[in-house]
Amino acid sequence: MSSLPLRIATRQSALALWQAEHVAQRLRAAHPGLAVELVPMTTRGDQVLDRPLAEIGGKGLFLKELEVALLQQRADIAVHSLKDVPAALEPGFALIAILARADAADAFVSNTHAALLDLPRRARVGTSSLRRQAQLRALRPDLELLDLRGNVNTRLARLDGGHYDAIVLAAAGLERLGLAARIRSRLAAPDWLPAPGQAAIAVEARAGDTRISALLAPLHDAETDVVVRAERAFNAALGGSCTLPVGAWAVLGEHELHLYGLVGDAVRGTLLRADLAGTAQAPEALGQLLGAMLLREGAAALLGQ
Ligand SMILES: NCc1[nH]cc(CCC(=O)O)c1CC(=O)O
Repeated sequence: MSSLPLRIATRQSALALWQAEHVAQRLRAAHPGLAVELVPMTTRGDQVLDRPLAEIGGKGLFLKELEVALLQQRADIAVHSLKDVPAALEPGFALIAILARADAADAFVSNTHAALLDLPRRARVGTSSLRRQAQLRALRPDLELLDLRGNVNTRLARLDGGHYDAIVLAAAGLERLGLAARIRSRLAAPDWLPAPGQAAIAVEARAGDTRISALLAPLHDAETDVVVRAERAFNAALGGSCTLPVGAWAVLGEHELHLYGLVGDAVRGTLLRADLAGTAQAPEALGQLLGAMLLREGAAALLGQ
C-alpha cells in the first residue's frame, strides 16, 4: 500500500465536512493503515448566497472547484451530496461509489407548528428549492413562499430569527448534523417527492483511476445505485439539473423497481405526476420512460422548453 495519504476534496459547510469525514472513516475501516485526509475548499455555490440557485444558473455549481483539485492532483476523490451532482458529469470524471442512502424525506421544521397542514392561512414558509415550492403550492396555495438559501445552520438561524413560520430541509442533512430533534414532521415519498438522488453520498474521481476505484469499492451500495440511477435518468430525460422543479423517488421491491416522478410549476402550484414499475436490471430505461411519459403529458410546457 502506498504511504501517500488519500486526499478527499470537500466543501467547507458543516454538512459537506461531515459527509467527507464519514467517507474518510469508512475508508480507514475498510483499509486499516490507509492514511486519509480532507482537503476543504469553497465553491461558487457556497459563495453566491444572495440569489436562488436556479437564478445563478449553470450546472455543477458545487462541483467545479473540487473537480479542478482532482485534475491538478491536489485531491484523489471528491465527496458530494448526490443531489447536487448534475445528470451528466464533465468528461474525464466518474462517480466511483454511491454510499447507502439515508432517509430521503424532506423535513418540515418549525418552532410553532407540528406539520404543514397545521400552518395558519398565509403562513410564511422558507425554501429556495423550486421542487419544494411547487409541492408546497399544490398542497397549500395560500402560503407565502419566501426565498431561503445558505447552509443548514444558516437556514435554521433564519427560522429562529423569526423570518419564517416554517422551513423545509432535507431530513438526511439534519440527521447527519445531529439536528434530528428539529424535525417536526416528515414530507415523505411517495406523496411528497425528494430531489433525485437526495440523501445519497457520491464519490467522484478522475475517470480511469483504477487504484482509487478499487479502494472505494467496499463503500459502494448496489441497491442505492439502482434506485438513484432511475431517479437521475428521469431527471436527465426532463433536461436535468438540480434547479428544475423535478422530484423523483425509486424503491427496490423484491421483484421490481418502482419509480415515482413529478414535474411542477412553482408559481402556479401545478404538479404533473406519474409512476412506473420495471426491472431493476434497467433502471435508466425506467427513468427515461417515465420522463418521456411526463413530457407527453405536458411537462415540456411546464419546464418552458
Ligand atoms: N442543496 C443543498 C443540499 N444538498 C444536499 C442536502 C441534504 C443531504 C442530502 O440530500 O444528501 C442539502 C440540504 C437540503 O436540501 O436541506
